[in-house]
Amino acid sequence: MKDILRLLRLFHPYRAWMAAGIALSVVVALSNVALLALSGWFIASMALSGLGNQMFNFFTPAAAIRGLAILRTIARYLERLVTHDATLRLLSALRVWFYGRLEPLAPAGLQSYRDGDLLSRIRADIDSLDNFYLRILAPVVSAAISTVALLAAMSFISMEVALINGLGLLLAGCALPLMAQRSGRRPGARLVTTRAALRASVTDSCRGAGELRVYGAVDRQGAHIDALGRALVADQRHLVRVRGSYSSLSMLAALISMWIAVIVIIPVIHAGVLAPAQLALVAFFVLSSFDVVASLPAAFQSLGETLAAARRIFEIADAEPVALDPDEQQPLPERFDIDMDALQMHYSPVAAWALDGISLHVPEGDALGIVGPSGSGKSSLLNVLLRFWDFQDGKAAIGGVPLRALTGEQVRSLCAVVAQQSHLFNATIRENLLLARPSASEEELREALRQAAVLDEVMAFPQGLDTYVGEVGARLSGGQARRITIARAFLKNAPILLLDEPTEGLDELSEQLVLNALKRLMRDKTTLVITHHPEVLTLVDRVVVLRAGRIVPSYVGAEELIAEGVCR
Ligand SMILES: Nc1ncnc2c1ncn2[C@@H]1O[C@H](COP(=O)(O)OP(=O)(O)OP(=O)(O)O)[C@@H](O)[C@H]1O
Repeated sequence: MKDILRLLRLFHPYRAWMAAGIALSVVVALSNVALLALSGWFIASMALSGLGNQMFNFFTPAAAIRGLAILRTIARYLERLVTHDATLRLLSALRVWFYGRLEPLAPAGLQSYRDGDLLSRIRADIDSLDNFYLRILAPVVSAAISTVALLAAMSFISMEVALINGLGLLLAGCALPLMAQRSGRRPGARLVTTRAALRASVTDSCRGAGELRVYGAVDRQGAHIDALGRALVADQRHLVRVRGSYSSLSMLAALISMWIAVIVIIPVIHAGVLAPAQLALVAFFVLSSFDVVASLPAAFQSLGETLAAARRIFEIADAEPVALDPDEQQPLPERFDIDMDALQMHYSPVAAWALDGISLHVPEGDALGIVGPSGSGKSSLLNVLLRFWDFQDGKAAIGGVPLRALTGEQVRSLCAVVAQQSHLFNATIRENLLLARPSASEEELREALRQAAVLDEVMAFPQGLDTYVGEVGARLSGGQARRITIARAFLKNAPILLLDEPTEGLDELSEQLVLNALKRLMRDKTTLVITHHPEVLTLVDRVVVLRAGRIVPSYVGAEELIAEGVCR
């Protein structure tokens, strides 16, 4: 119930569209019943007047039937238009809302979710929520309003028939849907999680296709995906079977109600209280009134799937970012020296300190090299500085302003990052560069590429700046991709530069090009460089060595670092 109320609150801005859609579907339902009942009565009256050789004014009912048919058609068209329009507006608003909640959680708050699972939440789970209005809320509210109106109308003709019709509608509109919901709850919820697992596995397998082939694990992974696919199909089949059974039962309830109504009305007609043609009116009225509740078993059955999807979305939407923004943000610092004092940080209360009492000072415009064995806390230091993760004890400041007094967005606006894993989007080189400065002119883009020593190579591509880089820059060489991320940092022109293994994985020639570009990029900037490469250390003013989250106190020369295996 809590989830339903929350969904309703999310849909609140679209209440006018939603109400209009429901009102139109009530018009469709009522005009449909009126059309069929009147048609039944009309045909029966014509037949009876023909048999009895009596005069019958057929103009008025014929015109009414035509009018109702036109009304039903137009209302049905408008209802489809309005309800689908409302649903599409809702879905796009929900997607933007969800992405808005997801983004501040990255990367710390999302590391426990698989990419495919997040994709499934953003796409399939949000899509499932269209059921809530289109297939659940609108049909249920419209059925309730239409049922009251129809029973009130029938009570003017026959109270007994209204009672029978009401009981039948209660069975088909409440009891059967509730039973359908119960049968569909478990497979519906399971379907959502299986669908997400399947998507996550397929994404993983595509990404790791090379490794799967090398290790001969393609068949095993295929069997795993096959098993998930079968489980998904089994649940879908179960749900379709349930839906089919309950809609047949609903039809049966309609037929039985109609026959009971006919049996009840015959003596009334015999007694002359009602005209004989009204038998057809009553029969058609009762039968067609069940159209109003026909979609409810399916609606209630999909409630399980919809609520499971909603819960998965709310789970992420309710998560708090790991590094909280301050209630009142400070103005940006005017200096860009970096200070840390006895800083301690861990990734979870049960984990060991990743940074254990770090104290350092990097004057504005200086470059600090950070070296240390794998797992010594180098990347954690950058994670703290970028406000991706919070620290538990000690102090950290930029230009004298405490890090925690600045929002994550403020801190990141001061930093440019070049890392081994810097992401290139599957877009053009131009679009990847514009990310750093959307207003950059063509000349500024070329200048950034020139500074990053990659302009000639980019211009040699047939599409130049408009060349697609492929998934994570797959169509570029490692060196080209790295220099494009450096060009992006040139464009951002942030006062603080964070470099994480900027030359890792490059051949000698590319490494030299990247080093030259970095030298230009680091000019006048406060820089922290993580590296295992002694050549990169030639760019820095000072080096600190980390070991098990602590700074090794004495200065260590490059030879010692190489001897210790910390540098290569
Ligand atoms: N996102 C994370 N969640 C939990 N623990 C983490 C996370 N990132 C790092 N750690 C842990 O924190 C410690 C320090 O890791 P960190 O990545 O900072 O080391 P590093 O010096 O950068 O290593 P490398 O040179 O291999 O990148 C390690 O014990 C690591 O397992």
